[in-house]
Amino acid sequence: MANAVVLALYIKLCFVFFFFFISKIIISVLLYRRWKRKQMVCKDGMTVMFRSPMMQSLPSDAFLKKTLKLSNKDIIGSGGYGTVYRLTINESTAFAVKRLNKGTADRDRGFERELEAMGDIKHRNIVTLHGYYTAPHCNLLIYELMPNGSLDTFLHVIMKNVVKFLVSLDLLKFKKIAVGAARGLPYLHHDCITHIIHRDIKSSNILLDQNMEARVSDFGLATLMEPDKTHVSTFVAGTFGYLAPEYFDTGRATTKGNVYSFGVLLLELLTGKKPDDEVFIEEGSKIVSWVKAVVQEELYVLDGRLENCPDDEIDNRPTIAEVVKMLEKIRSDKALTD
Ligand SMILES: Nc1ncnc2c1ncn2[C@@H]1O[C@H](COP(=O)(O)OP(=O)(O)OP(=O)(O)O)[C@@H](O)[C@H]1O
Repeated sequence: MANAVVLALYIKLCFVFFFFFISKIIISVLLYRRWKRKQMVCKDGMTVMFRSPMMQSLPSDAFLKKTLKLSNKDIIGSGGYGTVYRLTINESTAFAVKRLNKGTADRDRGFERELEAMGDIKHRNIVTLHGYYTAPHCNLLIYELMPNGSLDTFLHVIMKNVVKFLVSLDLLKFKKIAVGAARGLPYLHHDCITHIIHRDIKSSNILLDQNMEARVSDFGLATLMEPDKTHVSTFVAGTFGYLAPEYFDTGRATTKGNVYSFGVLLLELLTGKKPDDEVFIEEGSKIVSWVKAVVQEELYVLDGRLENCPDDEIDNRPTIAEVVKMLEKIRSDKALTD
């Protein structure tokens, strides 16, 4: 009798181990096939490189080979729409490649928007798009690489532990970053013949070059607007905490909506707090009202109408060209007293 129980237990254990190993093997095969598919899906595509002396000097097949070999170890960031890789060509040349998986109309539209908006843009405060690659299952956007990453990482990771946040940032980089980020926008709003409304101005979309000069990036939500129009009616998209109230309520995208987002970005720079910081969520407030109520003294840096960038009333907000002028004035006034 005892032997039969032991035998039954033994058989049960054998089954358990058998199924355990079989399931491990099946999972490994599935994972391997998924990984292999990921490696393959970007093949059979077409590369388009925009004309620039830098790009013309690169052999395109070598470039493509390196692009197709990008793997997880090359990842430098990721967002809701894709993954960004560092593509190193040689010791002196590297790019940032954003991979957008196809599949949803939303993602495909983001790729088209990015090309429509960025194809012709050349401005020192806007990240340059060098080209793109399109294949049946994925799209790649090839940008200039920004060695100092995003403003979001700079503020909330690198500067996080600096005790006197504003003082340190003021001394270090505040004015330069704020002026640089602002300067790209009048070009989009007024100088481009079909005006461009970015719709997603936020700290992770401001990148920092080797000299800590700020550049606007990520045109996946950008909307084109004819010069004789005042707004474009669109679906509401963007990032919580940065959206202008009238845009959120009506879906009307305007250049002043970007000014609101830029105003929120300025407050983020001044306070070191993200618009979705738990302090605001706990208190049921927003960064805009919180700054006004709690840290009045921080506002000394904001001159005159600059304080009105994130005003709830659209007509009270300055234009982005006025914002640039005010920031440049602060920069030069302060430079005299530094
Ligand atoms: N040209 C670039 N050079 C260096 N780093 C970059 C570049 N473009 C993007 N990155 C990095 O990749 C991260 C992800 O960028 P991405 O635009 O995909 O997403 P996001 O803006 O952070 O989020 P979402 O797209 O969801 O709004 C950025 O935050 C930045 O750190």
